[in-house]
Amino acid sequence: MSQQQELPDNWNDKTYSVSALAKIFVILVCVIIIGIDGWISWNARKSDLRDAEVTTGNISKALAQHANDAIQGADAILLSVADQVSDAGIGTERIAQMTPALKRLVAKSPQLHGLFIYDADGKWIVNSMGALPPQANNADREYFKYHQTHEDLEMHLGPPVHSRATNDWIITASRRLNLPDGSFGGVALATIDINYFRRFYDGFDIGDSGAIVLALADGTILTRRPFEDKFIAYDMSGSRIFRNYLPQSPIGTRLERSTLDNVERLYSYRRLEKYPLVVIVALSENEILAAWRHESIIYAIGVAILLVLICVFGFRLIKQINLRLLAEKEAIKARDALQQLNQTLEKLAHQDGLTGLANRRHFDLALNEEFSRATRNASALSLVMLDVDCFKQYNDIYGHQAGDECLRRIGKVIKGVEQRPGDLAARYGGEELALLLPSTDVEGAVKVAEKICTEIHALGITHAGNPNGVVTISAGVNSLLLARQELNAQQLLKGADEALYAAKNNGRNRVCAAALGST
Ligand SMILES: Nc1nc2c(ncn2[C@@H]2O[C@H](COP(=O)(O)OP(=O)(O)OP(=O)(O)O)[C@@H](O)[C@H]2O)c(=O)[nH]1
Repeated sequence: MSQQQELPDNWNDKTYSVSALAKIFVILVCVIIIGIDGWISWNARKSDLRDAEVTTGNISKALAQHANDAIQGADAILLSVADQVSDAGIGTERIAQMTPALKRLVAKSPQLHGLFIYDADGKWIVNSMGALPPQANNADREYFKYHQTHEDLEMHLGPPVHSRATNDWIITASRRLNLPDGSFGGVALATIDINYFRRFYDGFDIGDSGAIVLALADGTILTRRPFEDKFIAYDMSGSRIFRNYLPQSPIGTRLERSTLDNVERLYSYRRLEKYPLVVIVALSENEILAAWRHESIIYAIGVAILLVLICVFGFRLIKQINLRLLAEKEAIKARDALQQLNQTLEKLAHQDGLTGLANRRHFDLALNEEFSRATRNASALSLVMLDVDCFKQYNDIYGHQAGDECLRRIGKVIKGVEQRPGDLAARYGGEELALLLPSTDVEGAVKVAEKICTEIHALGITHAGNPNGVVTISAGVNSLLLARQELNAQQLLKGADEALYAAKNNGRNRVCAAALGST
């Protein structure tokens, strides 16, 4: 037998839950793929920025060392010149003859632009160029004023200025010269060519939007790559690097937007230990992340195609699942309807059309089956045969249709006594009815039969042809006992029929049992 599949009440919920689960699965897969791609991409970005940090850090270290060496070299020369001037005495003839020596020093030092000595009034005494412009006086220069007012003999780095000798941009490194009595006697000046740094900075690959800055510690730019005249001496003390970061740490790296050209850059800054100078190396964030962006876009396109494919196939699959579930539902519904129909047909095939009781065919099958079971199990089985009294007269008096209605009502009463699962009330034929009572001994069956007789009498269906004035019924009971196992089903039936015959003969409206006789 094929196993029958029931359509559960919550079938629709299940369909929705399978469909919803499949949708959630597809969405989850998409979200995970997007998440993994985002995570990989974010890490690649971080790694590129980390590499750029290392690069800018290394360049800034090299540039700081270069600036330190250049200034240190200039300072050493300046110191020896200052010593010579002090030895010779400012304003003496020996000083005026120092030009060739100064020239040689400048020629040997690539960073030097010139060497100059000024007296206490700022007047030019000697320089490495040789020519002394008439009336030339540098008393108005920042470095001159500084030494005039500061007694220390340390080197002083000044802001960039245009050379009065050559008009080039120069950085000034100067020392105070004292007279023998310790009073201010003048200034020794070494000028450093800004182009010296520019040439060096041009040798680094910092991309198209990268920048290198050499500035004084107060934020005054000495030189910058890319070089533009307007940036020389520009005050960048208001930038975050000078305002916030350098006061906290002399070395660092930050991602910032430039205050000069508004470009987002990764800045590595470093203040020199010995001199008030700061070098800054910056790489454009755009250029650092250009390769990463390119790769990320390609990955994103790949992931997008993958997601579209997953969605298309996933949702097609879900549609197929839904269609299959729908078809399954329809098939189960159709099968159930067919089953119902079969049950109805089967019921009709076993039912008597008038009374609704089992028909003769059903009764015969049930009798044989219950008989076999009773003999097999050595259990009791009783049979009650019932016949409406004087029914011919009832038909004659009230008509055949009234007779049918009477039978229907009697059938209802007999049906009402079917209490156990095996009990079966049937229309045996015509106005004769039968009641099969498995596991019921004769006493029990007689009681049931008497109950039926009483209830039918109590119906009070007027019957002028019946001596009782109402419709009554007679019953014959026969039971299968263990002592009488030699009986067969037909004999059981025959015995019940004989008992019924006896009930009729004994005056009707009564019950007779085959073994016990009339009650
Ligand atoms: N209305 C109707 N009458 C039926 C049906 N089946 C049988 N009969 C009638 O029931 C009557 C049975 O009559 P009898 O066998 O002579 O028995 P009785 O008149 O009941 O007399 P007793 O059984 O001796 O009391 C017949 O007249 C049948 O025509 C039925 O389905 N409907």
